[in-house]
Amino acid sequence: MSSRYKPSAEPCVTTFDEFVRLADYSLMDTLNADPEATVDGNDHRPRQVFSGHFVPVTPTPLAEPEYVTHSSTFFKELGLSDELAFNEQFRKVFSGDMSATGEPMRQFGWATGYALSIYGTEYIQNCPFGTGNGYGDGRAISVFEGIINGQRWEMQLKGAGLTPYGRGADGRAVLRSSVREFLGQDYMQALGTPTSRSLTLYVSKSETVTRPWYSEDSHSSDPDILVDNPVAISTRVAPSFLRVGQLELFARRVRSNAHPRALEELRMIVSHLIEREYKSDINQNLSFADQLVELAKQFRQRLTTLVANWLRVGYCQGNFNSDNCAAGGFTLDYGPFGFCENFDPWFQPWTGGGKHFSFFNQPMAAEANYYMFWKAVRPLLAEDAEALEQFDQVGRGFPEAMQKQIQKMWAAKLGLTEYKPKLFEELIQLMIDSEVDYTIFFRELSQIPDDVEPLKKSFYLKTSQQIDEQWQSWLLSWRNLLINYGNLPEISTKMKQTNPKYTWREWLIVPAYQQAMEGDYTLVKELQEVFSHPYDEQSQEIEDKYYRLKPKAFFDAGGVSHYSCSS
Ligand SMILES: Nc1ncnc2c1ncn2[C@@H]1O[C@H](COP(=O)(O)OP(=O)(O)OP(=O)(O)O)[C@@H](O)[C@H]1O
Ligand SMILES: [Mg+2]
Repeated sequence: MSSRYKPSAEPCVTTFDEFVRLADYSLMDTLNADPEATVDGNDHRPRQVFSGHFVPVTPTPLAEPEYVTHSSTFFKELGLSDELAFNEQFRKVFSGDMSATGEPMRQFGWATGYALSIYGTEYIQNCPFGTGNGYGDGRAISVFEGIINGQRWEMQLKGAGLTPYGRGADGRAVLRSSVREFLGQDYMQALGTPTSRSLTLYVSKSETVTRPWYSEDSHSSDPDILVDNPVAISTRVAPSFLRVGQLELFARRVRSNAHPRALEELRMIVSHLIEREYKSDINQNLSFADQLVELAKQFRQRLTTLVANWLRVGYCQGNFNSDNCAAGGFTLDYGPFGFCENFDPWFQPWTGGGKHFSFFNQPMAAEANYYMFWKAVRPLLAEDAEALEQFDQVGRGFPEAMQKQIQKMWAAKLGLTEYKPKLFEELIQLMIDSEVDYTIFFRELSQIPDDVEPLKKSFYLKTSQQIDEQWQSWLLSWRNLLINYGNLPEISTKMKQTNPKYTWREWLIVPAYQQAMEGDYTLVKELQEVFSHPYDEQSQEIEDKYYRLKPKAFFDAGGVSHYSCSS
């Protein structure tokens, strides 16, 4: 997304009325609303939604909302002035009260249904009705679609109260998870990894919900206490929030002949996906079948690049199901995510995520999600054998395309123009043997040292003389390759643009959300600032605080090293 969108230079929207006038629902209106929906969006009880692409629903306003923060960077890109975040009507809308809006913006939002596949296996038990018709946005409600600086954006509140897809939960998000999502999303953008974007964050001064969590110094795997948390609404923004799981829902209905318009609704949602996410990359003059072949290629390209970027920056999504996989190919759902500190290829902060969603397994998880996408779109090609064959071929090529992107990424991390398998495998083994800090290691390596000593700053283990010798010989082979490529200072500069200096360290995030729960947002703002320039050298004070190995006390700490619940 970042590369396709040209940000604005000057803020031009300063009043709420100007903002409202940017609303444009012309694309959403080409889709089908649930025919059983209420006209006023008063639709907050769990129920089955049998057809249609969205359900109009009003958010539930936060009681006594207070401003926590907004993304100044993104406001600037959108051409919104910072004042707007403090505007009374704007604050109302983005804390869930749509009564303040006026035409062309509507006074209700919308939620969408989707299906779930975990690692390529279809699930329906997660729907309380056992049919799949009650699963979807249980607490996310979109409130705005409009064109800003030539780009269509959708704005979605998370934690905005119940929808028909609430499944017996409360529709809320707590401040802890909202701070994490807001900061994580902004940070990913600054890392140059495609992502949904953070807009605003508001908290309730009086409403709380109870969630299982970890007591202080707990080393338990599962939460051991119940905690009252303030509820919050964060707003995220993307060209669309279409997920692979959404396409699957409509394809499942086609397969089971759920209703007479099922195939047409599938066609509509896929063509909507092209319009919303791939318009600039797919020639609209092609036949629909050929557009689908292009869609398969483009999505493959985006998804493989995305996952290669995740590996580059040490990110583990944690729960990369098809319903957490944006069909536009960007990062979505900052729930049980984490960033790898002490290097472990199978790093996984979410206790429910298992090995299959772990750090180095993400390419496999992506392949499973891509397969579900492929399977969902395929029925639309039934009548064009030639296009179907091409479409299938693109699908079969996923593992190879993924591998290419990953190799390109590892080469770039090492300052090489070409992937060297033996060199890479030896490096990974040494990284494991020395238990390196993923970020500090690659950043120190970017200085292109000729000796292992400076790298030791990133080691969690004290290494033996034998390991040190292996490092020396590895460094020698690597440096010889680099010298053949050219100028070391130039390579070093490039490596520093690939290997960030500042990473997400959960033990430095915890104090920020804890402080925020007391009404003090200083640390949230400080993190926003640090995370907005992750590749830059920052002040000595920031370096001393944030460019640090994880302290021993936080290894295996519940809520820091691992978490079972993210909401
Ligand atoms: N507190 C809640 N109330 C209602 N529904 C919820 C709640 N928490 C999660 N859900 C729903 O359960 C499903 C799975 O949850 P998951 O944690 O993947 O999503 P999420 O973090 O809410 O959302 P998203 O994928 O929109 O970022 C989602 O459809 C979500 O809307
Ligand atoms: Mg989700």
